[in-house]
Amino acid sequence: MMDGRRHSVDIPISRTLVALRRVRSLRDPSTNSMSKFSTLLENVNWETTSSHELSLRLMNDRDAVGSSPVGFPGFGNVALEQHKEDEVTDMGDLAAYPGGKVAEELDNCESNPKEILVNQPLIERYERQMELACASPLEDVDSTSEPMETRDPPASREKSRHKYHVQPSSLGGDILSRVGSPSLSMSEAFSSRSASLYQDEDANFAVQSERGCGITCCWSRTPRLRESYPYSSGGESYPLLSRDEASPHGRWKYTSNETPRSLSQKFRPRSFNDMVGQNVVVRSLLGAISRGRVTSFYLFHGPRGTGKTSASRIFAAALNCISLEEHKPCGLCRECLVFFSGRSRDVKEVDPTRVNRVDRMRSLMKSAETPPVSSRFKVLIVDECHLLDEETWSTFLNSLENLSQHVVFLMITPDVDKLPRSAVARAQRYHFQMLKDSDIAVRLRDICVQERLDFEQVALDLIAAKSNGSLRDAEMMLDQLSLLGKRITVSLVYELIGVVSDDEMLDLLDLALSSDTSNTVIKARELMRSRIDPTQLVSQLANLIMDILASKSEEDNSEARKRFSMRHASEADMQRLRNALKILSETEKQLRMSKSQSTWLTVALLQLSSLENSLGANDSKSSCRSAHEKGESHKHIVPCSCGKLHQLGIERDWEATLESIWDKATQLCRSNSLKSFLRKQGKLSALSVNQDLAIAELQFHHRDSVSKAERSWKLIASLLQSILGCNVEIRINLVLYAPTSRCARLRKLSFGLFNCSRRIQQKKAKSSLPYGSSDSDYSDLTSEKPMIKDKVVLPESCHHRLEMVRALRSAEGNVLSMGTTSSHRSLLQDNAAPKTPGCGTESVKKEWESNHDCGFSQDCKEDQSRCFPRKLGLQRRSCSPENNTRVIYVGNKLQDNSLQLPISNSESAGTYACIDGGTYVCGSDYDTNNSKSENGLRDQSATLCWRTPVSPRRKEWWVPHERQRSPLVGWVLPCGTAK
Ligand SMILES: Nc1ncnc2c1ncn2[C@@H]1O[C@H](COP(=O)(O)OP(=O)(O)OP(=O)(O)O)[C@@H](O)[C@H]1O
Ligand SMILES: [Zn+2]
Repeated sequence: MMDGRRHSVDIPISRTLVALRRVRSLRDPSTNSMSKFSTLLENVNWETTSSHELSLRLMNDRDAVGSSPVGFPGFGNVALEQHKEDEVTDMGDLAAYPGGKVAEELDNCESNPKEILVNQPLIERYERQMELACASPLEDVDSTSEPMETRDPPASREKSRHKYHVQPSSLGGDILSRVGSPSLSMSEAFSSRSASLYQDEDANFAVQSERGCGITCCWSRTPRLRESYPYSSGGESYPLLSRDEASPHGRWKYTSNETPRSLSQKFRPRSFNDMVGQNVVVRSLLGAISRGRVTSFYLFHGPRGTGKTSASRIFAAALNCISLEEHKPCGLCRECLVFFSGRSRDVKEVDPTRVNRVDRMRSLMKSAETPPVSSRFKVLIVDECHLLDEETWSTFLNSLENLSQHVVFLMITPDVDKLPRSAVARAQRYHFQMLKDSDIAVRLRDICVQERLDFEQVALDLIAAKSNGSLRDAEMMLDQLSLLGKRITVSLVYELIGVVSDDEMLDLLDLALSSDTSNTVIKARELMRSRIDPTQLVSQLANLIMDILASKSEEDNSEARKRFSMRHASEADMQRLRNALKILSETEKQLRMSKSQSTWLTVALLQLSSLENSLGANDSKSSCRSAHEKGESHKHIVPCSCGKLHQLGIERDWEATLESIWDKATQLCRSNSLKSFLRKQGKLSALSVNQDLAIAELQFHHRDSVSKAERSWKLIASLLQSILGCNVEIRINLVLYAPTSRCARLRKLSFGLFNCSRRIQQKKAKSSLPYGSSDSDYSDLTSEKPMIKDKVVLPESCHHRLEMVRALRSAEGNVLSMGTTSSHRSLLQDNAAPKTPGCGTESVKKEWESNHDCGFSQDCKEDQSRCFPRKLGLQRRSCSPENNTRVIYVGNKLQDNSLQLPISNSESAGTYACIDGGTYVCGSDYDTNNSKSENGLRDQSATLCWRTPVSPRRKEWWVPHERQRSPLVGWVLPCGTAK
């Protein structure tokens, strides 16, 4: 290929580049046009010397080449080689190659070696072509992950590359020529490596390494330059830097030779001085360089957008910077120039997905051993290194020991926990912390000033506060806002980034905490309708609460915050806020799975107040603790806001008070038998009182007692209602005593069996007297109490999930979660005992129906161990015509007209809802999809409804080995009957 027909034209390429880049950097930043500088450009001349050196000269005296207009040291000459044998075809192809025109014209100019005028249209055209061709500079992380294939040059480019070779000038001291030379050691160093690592790119690479660095490539990053980096994400061509004399810190002025795509690209730090908020890291890295204590393996980790990638590049440049200045990288020395123009052969960015194979990593390590082309260090940057497999890591670590002194690996990850411990242990770790809001705000301000954006400082503060310590996030927000072309104001920020102002959030929280149900709902809806999605609202609310909890005493709170703090200043309020955080965190999880997010969010907001008391405020904390110590988990009383319970003095001695309430309530019972039953067998074990609702937990020690109590639940609720003066929800629990396996001590087993609200309406109550109560019993107790809708009204038959959803929606609140247990169906089927008498066959089913207690009571003669409902700890609701309930099955499904599975596959089976702290399982006993198979059972079907006293943790329900201690132990009265 290299024959005698090759012509070489030596040009002082460095000057050429400098001048051209300078021209490019002189774009008007606001218009990105170079019109302002056209005159200057017109004065740019290419010259050839008698020895065929081609040089570029600015005709303006001040900028004459000899005086190195931008202050770069004079670099040597580079030979521009031209393969004449390719000339004809190449010329034809050049037009298709970005930048080809320039090359073409340069080529033409060669025929007139006296002077080449580089005119503005030519440069502009070239630039436009280059911008299209090099759409994404390496500066951006995104571009680094761009697959190599996408950067492959078109065929026409391939040809054009044959056209020019830059060779070192004969002057030994010409530093740039050494670096820029294509056919220097660089090609030898990397071609073989490339072949092993990127087999599919072998051909390209082999050719490229022959080709060297053409002049077009040197002007700006051309695709070819990128491709010639076997590991690099591309030839990121940092713009040349020039000192910003005006800057007090002597920062590097951005002099990009291309249009950055975003503010974060444009303002990517180019020197350690530009790094924001990572002072410790920066000082330590600089110290390592100045003391010459550079190790071979660095690990940069920390949250995203905090400067890891930028710092790694700066560090790489600093490692090789040959300036004597203390502050590195200087941006001026040969190495810096080469690096920042993207032509460094010794600093490479490795795509972790490409080397994520043992053999490739081995090749990489082997090739790393070859000495650097021109620099002191060969630096390999592996961003997102957590993508490497364990084996790849071990290959890396094995070779690490033997690496020579000149190799430095910079690994970057946002998640250090994903790396093997052995790797982390052997690295010099640098943690990039989240940036402070104030640092971010200052940087944003800088950017606004430089970009001449009109802004409110508070708006920038707000952006900083909403960016989670990530400067990139902040810059991106600013970027978006700047596109609006308006003054950047707080309201614009709120609007654009979909957050609600703190003031509004505080309003919402205030309403929610004050149990102002309707206004809470209205406010939440208003916010969600207009601006914010529920998940965002939840997280914003949680953040706000955390702020309130954290900065209670801080002075810089806003007025609204202060007002809020004044209203909610007590320790009980703080406790309530902490509880609110818990609820919100649960809600967030729930929202991720839910389609009706706004509904669940509203429900959660309502919980903030309704749960506040049941979770226990400060007053009852100690009593709670002692109750826990006694093994009685749910004893707490929170004084009612209306003060009634205060009158009873229950906060003093809650146990005595509970007794007293129970005593007074039972006193009111006119039926002596019921009175004595309740007094002897029952106990009020816990009481939580909210503003208008008391939740009373009753405790019985025998199943029969529970059944009896359930039958009288309305009456009991009424009794308590009269004493407490508010609506009452009762929960009937079965507390058994069972010996523990390890010692003979009695252990309490507590099962929640019954849960239903009682809101009394006098007239109606009279017409539907509770079982076992007399008219007079009841009438005494139902005075003027307001009628409130039952909290949860389930239809008698929840055949469809939809029905259930509807029913739950109509409930006033406290629905925490809902879903289907579809994922457990197979498990259920596998573990079901279809042939088990009692729940397996049609005939037994009939028998079962006819016997109220068959299957699940203590007297059950069936093989209980195989009975699936029993295994689950479920109890069948017995048929009791008196209170209009019907037989309930465990989601039986008819398949082929026979009852095969205790738990059905039908949609309704396994539908659950978590209501007010308990979980309900609902299902139906026939196949909704198969009307034929109903076999008359439709009429007999009823809502299945079980409750577990805990919130839904499906595993706990269904996983076999946990089933034995499943908390799903009881059934509840279908609330639909609670009319
Ligand atoms: N500490 C910082 N100082 C200055 N600019 C920063 C800093 N951190 C982030 N930036 C800005 O954010 C952009 C992205 O930064 P960079 O890629 O270095 O972050 P990163 O931590 O590597 O993020 P990721 O983990 O997502 O790759 C930069 O272009 C820069 O504009
Ligand atoms: Zn330097």
